Amino acid sequence: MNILTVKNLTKNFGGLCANSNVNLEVRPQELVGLIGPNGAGKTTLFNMLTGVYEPSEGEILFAPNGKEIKLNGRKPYKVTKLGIARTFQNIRLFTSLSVIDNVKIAMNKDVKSGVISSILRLPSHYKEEARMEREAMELLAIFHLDEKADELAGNLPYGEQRRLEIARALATKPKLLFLDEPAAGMNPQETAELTALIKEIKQRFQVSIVLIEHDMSLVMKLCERIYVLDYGKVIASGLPEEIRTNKRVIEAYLGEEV
Ligand SMILES: Nc1ncnc2c1ncn2[C@@H]1O[C@H](COP(=O)(O)OP(=O)(O)OP(=O)(O)O)[C@@H](O)[C@H]1O
Repeated sequence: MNILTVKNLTKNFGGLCANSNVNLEVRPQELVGLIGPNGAGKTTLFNMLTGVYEPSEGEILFAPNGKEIKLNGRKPYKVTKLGIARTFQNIRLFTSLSVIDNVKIAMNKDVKSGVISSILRLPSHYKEEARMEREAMELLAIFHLDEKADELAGNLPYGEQRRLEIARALATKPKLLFLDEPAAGMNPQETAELTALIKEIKQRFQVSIVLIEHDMSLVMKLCERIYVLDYGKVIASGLPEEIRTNKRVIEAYLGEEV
């Protein structure tokens, strides 16, 4: 069974159709790429899949535990609770909080001790704090950010902020992760490191990943399947090799074979 099934998804903004009859499938632990020219509707699609926008038409079915749940109309925090996390094209960290606090805040959906135990400082509160601290440090170590745990997130170099965003998304323990242009603004060395890191994340966390990316070296190296959007419609889908040589995709987006 697919972890995500999108059927005929459409989003209209007034007279503008940002997504039109999009069909898309993601299998468990699959790494899927979503590419296309600027304004093709990629981020709008992510916004519908994560509850930011309500679809005008169509269906979003998510099956985190082998049973399909319809996501249409659910608020973003509910979608997160069900097991979907994302990063944004423009980094959205709490820049005046420490690196580790950024991760711990994201873990909050998972907190087991209640408000009362926290206010009364009961032992369960401290136990919970220690667990979160330990898990957050483990996560930061994977992203090579553990030595910067106490620095302000806003003081990290750009590439590290992007990595922290992914760590934060993973802190919610998702089954499905959406990455919106994770390599944007990175140099080739950082992009190569990120490519390896995304591969490792998929293995280690057994998570399905859908990523929007303009860096074709990353997309072609990493993605198992690719969907191509143009003017809000899926114009092609398939294996990287098929997409790379697809005439329509070359015309609409790639320009020349990559
Ligand atoms: N909230 C909104 N209100 C009106 N129009 C919108 C809104 N959000 C997106 N659009 C429009 O929908 C279309 C698709 O935009 P979208 O941001 O999804 O494209 P994209 O493929 O993610 O582009 P990019 O690669 O530049 O990020 C664009 O024409 C955009 O102007």
